[in-house]
Amino acid sequence: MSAQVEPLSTKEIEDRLAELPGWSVDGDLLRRRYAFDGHLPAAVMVIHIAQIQEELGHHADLTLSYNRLGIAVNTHSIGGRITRLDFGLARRIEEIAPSHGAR
Ligand SMILES: C[C@H](O)[C@H](O)[C@H]1CNC2=NC(N)=NC(=O)C2=N1
Repeated sequence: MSAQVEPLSTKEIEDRLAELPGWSVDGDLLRRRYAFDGHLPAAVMVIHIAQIQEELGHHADLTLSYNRLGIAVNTHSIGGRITRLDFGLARRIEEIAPSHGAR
């Protein structure tokens, strides 16, 4: 069992958001929406994110539309608060986004 992760403070969240343009906090969710040139690149990015999520053991809610992808994540194990695990996943998603033509 890993140690329980702590919710981030408002200040900690603001500092981390400043380094992640395009991401925002909506209640207790860390969110971003991406747009693509078509459906297939968006669907391929879903699979790539799924691989990262399995590697990290941390999973966002992914909403695939035609050429849009919505991402919403928090940490279920502490009752749905934003933690470093959520920002860790967000940073990994940002790293791969350009290679999928996400904007
Ligand atoms: C055992 C496994 O790592 C846990 O159930 C993970 C899986 N993915 C998860 N994803 C998210 N978003 N929050 C969690 O608390 C969480 N817990």
